[in-house]
Amino acid sequence: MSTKALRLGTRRSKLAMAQSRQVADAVSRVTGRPVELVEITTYGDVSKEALAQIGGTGVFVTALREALLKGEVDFAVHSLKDLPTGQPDVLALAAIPEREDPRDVIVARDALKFTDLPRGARIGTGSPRRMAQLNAYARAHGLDIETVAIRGNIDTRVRFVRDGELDAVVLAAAGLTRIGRIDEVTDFLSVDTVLPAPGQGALAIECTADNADLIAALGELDDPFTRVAATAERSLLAALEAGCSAPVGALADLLADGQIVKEMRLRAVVGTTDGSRTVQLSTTGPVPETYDQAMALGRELAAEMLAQGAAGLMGERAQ
Ligand SMILES: NCc1[nH]cc(CCC(=O)O)c1CC(=O)O
Repeated sequence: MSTKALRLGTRRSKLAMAQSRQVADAVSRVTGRPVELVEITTYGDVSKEALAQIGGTGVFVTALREALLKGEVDFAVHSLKDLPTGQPDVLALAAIPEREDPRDVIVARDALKFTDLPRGARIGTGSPRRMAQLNAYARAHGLDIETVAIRGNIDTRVRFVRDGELDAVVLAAAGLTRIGRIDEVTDFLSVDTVLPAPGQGALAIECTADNADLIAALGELDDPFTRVAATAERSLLAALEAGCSAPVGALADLLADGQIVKEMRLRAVVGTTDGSRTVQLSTTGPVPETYDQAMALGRELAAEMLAQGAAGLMGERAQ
């Protein structure tokens, strides 16, 4: 294979740059080729609107894909949770590397834990999924919290707490780890309380579908279990006809008996942002042996959720 530098298209945010650099190093290792970063501005980075109101999916992704299709870059790295379901034929998801901690976390003032927040505490998040689950938990456990819609990059969101405007903000553990700020977390939210976004904590490495050599090379970074789990989670999301800003949480994980992996469990939740109504279901079965089986698992759980009224709950996300 050529020894020419590979061009990696990346957004300019601190998180995107951090994860692109990490993947660039890994790709250099497996291909023996240098990787250069090419910065690209996306609509999701410049818009001041609330993310949920931009509508459509994939605001962070489209400009990178355009650069791939124009041949301006050779591959791109996305946060898998920001990647719309329904892979375009012209693009290949060449690798889904091993996932980081998928949990959501709280960064709160005074080192507070979520359940120790005082009455009337204001928690910032722009995510209807996080609002729905935090409010549902608060209702069930008599916590008096107010979720406040915010957006902005990780630094901006943490600053709301540092400046005293909010008592806490909710973020993904993976993002904080990647930018080196995981030590600022005051509470890791159990996935029994808040299920992450489908694919949260995982990255997606994409290139054009016609580049077989590159697909094979990038494929060395793929983690088959992360891909199976994410495939089930994303298939559920697609079957619910929901996007990355919908109030849908999902997580597939392995159930092991000692060292022996026995089964895969897929858990999912849909809810109104005020937490007054949720549909939460789980299914456990043999670890899928093919991606088609993983997709079927996601579709089946989605069908059960729809039968229990999930669609009606997602419709209320605009409020
Ligand atoms: N919503 C934006 C976004 N997209 C990916 C991550 C980082 C976590 C990940 O890669 O899954 C974040 C930040 C966050 O949710 O706190």
